[in-house]
Amino acid sequence: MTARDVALRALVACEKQGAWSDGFLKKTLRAAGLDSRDAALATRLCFGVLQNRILLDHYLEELSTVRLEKMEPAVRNALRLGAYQVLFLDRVPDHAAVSQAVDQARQGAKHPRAAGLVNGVLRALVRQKEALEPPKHPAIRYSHPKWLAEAFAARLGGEEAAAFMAANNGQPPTCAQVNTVRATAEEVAASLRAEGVEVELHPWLPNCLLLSHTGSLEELAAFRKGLFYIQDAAAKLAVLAADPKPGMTVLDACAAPGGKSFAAALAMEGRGRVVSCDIHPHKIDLIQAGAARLGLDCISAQVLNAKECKEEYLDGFDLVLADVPCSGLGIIRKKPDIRYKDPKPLAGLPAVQKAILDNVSRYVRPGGVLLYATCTLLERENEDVVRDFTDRHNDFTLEGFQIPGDFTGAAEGMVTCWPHRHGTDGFFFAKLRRKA
Ligand SMILES: C[S@@+](CC[C@H](N)C(=O)[O-])C[C@H]1O[C@@H](n2cnc3c(N)ncnc32)[C@H](O)[C@@H]1O
Repeated sequence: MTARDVALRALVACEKQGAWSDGFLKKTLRAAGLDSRDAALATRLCFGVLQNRILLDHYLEELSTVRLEKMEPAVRNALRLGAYQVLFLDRVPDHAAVSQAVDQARQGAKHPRAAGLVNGVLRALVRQKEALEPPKHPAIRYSHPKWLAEAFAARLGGEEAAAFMAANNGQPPTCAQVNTVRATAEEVAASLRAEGVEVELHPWLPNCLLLSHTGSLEELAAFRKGLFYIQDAAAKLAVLAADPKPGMTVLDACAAPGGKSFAAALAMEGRGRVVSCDIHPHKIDLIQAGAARLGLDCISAQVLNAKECKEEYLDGFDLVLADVPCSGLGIIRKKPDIRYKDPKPLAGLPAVQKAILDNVSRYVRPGGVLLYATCTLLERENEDVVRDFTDRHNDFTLEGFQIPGDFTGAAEGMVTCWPHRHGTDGFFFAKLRRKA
């Protein structure tokens, strides 16, 4: 299978089965046995199409005699792949992009005229590409569904919402958090550089390295020795805001794959107890494997539903982390297909988040801390959930905190991180203190 075939399969699966692009893509890449160059091309093609799907469809609809929604999925996505290469990738000659898309349509379509259609539409696109007017509406220009573009325009204003959507289509940095129990940032950087990785120190977050040209991360000596783990700066900040200290007992109520637990255990210098829970039994292995690789034996993982009360945990923890399931709209840079999620089921998330918060708040000891976090940017899942909680729980109040970087809201206890403002994932966290 070629890089383009892998990308096509992932795009069709993503559309048909609602499969996550990165998970499905990784599996298909592994099965296809592509070398690292082709794997990178397949990833770029797949992400590029998802990041620009509405824009590509806008141009293609104008040139095609058949509506895109009437086409077979393999044909529609072969067209998008061809158009993406023609419009966005300089290194692929237009004629090669067109002929590969035509071949894909010929192989993947039942309809005998599909290949001819793809050929005609893409040739017309090549002829007209210099004259194409970028669409005025930012939702189309940056390929965000209308409801989402409108929600962000209402919150940020039109100009900033456009900058946010543009940032969502940018390349996220690979942030490595140093395992400070085992090594210093300088030692980890030196080990990575010795293996050809480009390393920069994060501009404002200590013990965080920005990596590029990593190849397969899992094969790096520093990774195998457990000297770092991958976590966005914003996710790390959330834990720093909660301020875990050596010797504390911490409950991470929605923990898999374990990033916040690792950050807490490191802030605790490996001393104390971190109980990492998740509702899905198959995810417990991920937490355990990560903790074992990093040598963080203060972490123990278990299956637990954060909505159901476990009596023996009542009043039992200095710190409870509630990094709840959410719509994930802050991590569109990493999962470009998240934007195409059906918005209807997302409306039910605040009820789940409130139920989790209500339950796990009871595990905080008097005087302890409850940290609420999401990787989304919708107020109804963030500020609204926190306000609803404090309205109903007089024994909890928002507490200000100090974190690295320049974030408004820290002094009041609630921070939103934005990709276009801070270069981080979109993320929200609030620190609540229980009365002693
Ligand atoms: C945002 S992710 C957590 C990410 C994790 N804290 C980290 O930093 O790596 C949310 C997690 O909550 C888990 N989850 C969803 N519903 C849950 C529930 N009722 N109880 C416990 N865990 C739940 C999901 O399986 C998922 O792993």
